[in-house]
Amino acid sequence: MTTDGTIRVEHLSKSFGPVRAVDDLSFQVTPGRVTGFLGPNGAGKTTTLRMLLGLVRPTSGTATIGGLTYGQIHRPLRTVGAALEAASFHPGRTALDHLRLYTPQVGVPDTRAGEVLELVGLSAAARRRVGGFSLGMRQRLALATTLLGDPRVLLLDEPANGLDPEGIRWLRGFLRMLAAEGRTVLVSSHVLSEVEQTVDDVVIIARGRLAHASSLPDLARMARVRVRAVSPDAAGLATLVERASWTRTDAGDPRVAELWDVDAATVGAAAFAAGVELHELTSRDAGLEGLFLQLVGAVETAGVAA
Ligand SMILES: Nc1ncnc2c1ncn2[C@@H]1O[C@H](COP(=O)(O)OP(=O)(O)OP(=O)(O)O)[C@@H](O)[C@H]1O
Repeated sequence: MTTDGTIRVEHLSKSFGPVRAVDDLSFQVTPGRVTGFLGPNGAGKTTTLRMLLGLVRPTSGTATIGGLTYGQIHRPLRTVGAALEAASFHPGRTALDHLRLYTPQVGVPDTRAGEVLELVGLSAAARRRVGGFSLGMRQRLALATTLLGDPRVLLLDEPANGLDPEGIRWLRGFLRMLAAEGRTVLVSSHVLSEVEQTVDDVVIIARGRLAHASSLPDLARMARVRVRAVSPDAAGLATLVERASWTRTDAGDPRVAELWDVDAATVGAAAFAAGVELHELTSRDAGLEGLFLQLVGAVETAGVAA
């Protein structure tokens, strides 16, 4: 049995021939919270989820749930519910029939099918054929399927994809409820804005590498101010930043300091006091989505340089 639903990805890598889909990736996902697993198309999200589910063998590193690999988990379908990519449904089957296909596999009674339909608000459509379902209804049915085993860990690949605003609102409330019950909820998306009102934590990846991991409030704080200071005195600038313990991201040039948690006036005053010459001092609010793109861009640029 797993003792908890903590997901741990440690130095995980996966190469498909020359393509390094996941590259020395490490992060942790905590129970009781909704975590957004974010990155542009091709960043390696699905490959990471597939390694967590034992569907793809890591080239190196580990991906565990409650300290165990998927293959080591006793009755994994009762521990982990996963919906990867667009689920395919037989159009002629009813929602109830679809779920009853899985109940023996998961090891739950047939009555569980009706329960999960009720949970996702599809009871009224239980006996309707899936062929006539809207995309939103299909997403709910996919979610219902992941819940059959009452799992403590949910891995959902792009669950908001194709949902209308009402569907997204519903999904938000539902995922929050599942996390409030103590479950670990990992939701992938290629756009931060789609999940920013849903998630507590974010794990951002690009080119298979970690770009950023923190709580959403910490990310939001980083987005609020970004100060760019340019000085001909790289060493003086570095000392200034170190002394003040400001967060500096690599701008690719030691004469340029990009700082996240300080305003321009404070940097200007400190530089003046320390006698560090500044040639430029600008600040702007990057916004969450802007920051997301910047964090991703920083990894992608580093990849090109490497
Ligand atoms: N089975 C495979 N064989 C070869 N290359 C693969 C395979 N699976 C994934 N890749 C490659 O690995 C990289 C990461 O793909 P992955 O699907 O994990 O990214 P993603 O972040 O989930 O992207 P998306 O949002 O588009 O689904 C891509 O370059 C992809 O082409």
